[in-house]
Amino acid sequence: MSTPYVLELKDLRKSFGKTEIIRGANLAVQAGERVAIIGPNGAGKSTLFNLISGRFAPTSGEVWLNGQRIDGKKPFEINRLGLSRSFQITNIFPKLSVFENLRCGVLWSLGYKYTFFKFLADLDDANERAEELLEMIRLDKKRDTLAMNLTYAEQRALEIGITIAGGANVVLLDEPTAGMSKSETKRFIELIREVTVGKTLLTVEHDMGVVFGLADKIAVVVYGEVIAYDTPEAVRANQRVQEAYLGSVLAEEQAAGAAH
Ligand SMILES: Nc1ncnc2c1ncn2[C@@H]1O[C@H](COP(=O)(O)OP(=O)(O)OP(=O)(O)O)[C@@H](O)[C@H]1O
Repeated sequence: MSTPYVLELKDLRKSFGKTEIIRGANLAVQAGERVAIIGPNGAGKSTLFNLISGRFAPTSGEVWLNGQRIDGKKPFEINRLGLSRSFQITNIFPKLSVFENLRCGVLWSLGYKYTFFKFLADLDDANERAEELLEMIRLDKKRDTLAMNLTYAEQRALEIGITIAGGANVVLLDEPTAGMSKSETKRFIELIREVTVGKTLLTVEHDMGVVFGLADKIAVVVYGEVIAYDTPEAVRANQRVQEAYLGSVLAEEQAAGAAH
């Protein structure tokens, strides 16, 4: 049966060998929601991302994207159906300029192969889209800078530009602000908000500042299950979440804050 949600996980399970890591996860995400997936180390957050993006096939259960069942499909097929996952920085081409990296992202999403590189200059539509992305990620002044010469935060912005290049309506970002300073993080949250307007966003995130700054909804994953999926306020107040995870995390953050 189809689903009214943009993304839905139904009784999703994944075992590695004899160990069940994802134990019947359910999640129903509506169009345009910004969702942060949080939970203790080893709870299965990355595995969930890998199941959604097609890196792993589930052992059982279903994943629905834009009304189609995608569990078991290949990552590139899922990408074509409207889901894009942030590539890690290693997938940026260091010796290409910012603009060329974005143009590769656009062309990749159109189904071109990099071997046709010499024809790229003729492809006006890809060029236009790449220029548009350049402004969106605020790197227009770095248009012709080689990616390897960007700052770390700029590289992460480029990575997001490449991720959204194809116009996917569902975007998965893995710890988008990891490794950034406080002020960079603040600016970056703004940037993510801007470039994902009208899209559905899922992030895996450890930094509670980012979670509460960015998310409309929080999915709490504990021991391979989504134990709560609600607004930040409701999740904060949820007794089960407090006991299983958030109580200790917030206490730690408060203690760290008091120590500074
Ligand atoms: N390919 C794999 N083969 C075997 N076990 C795996 C594999 N991938 C993940 N696991 C195990 O699954 C469990 C969940 O890992 P996962 O990385 O999904 O957790 P996480 O919630 O993202 O953790 P963290 O917050 O520490 O990144 C861990 O015990 C991990 O060792």
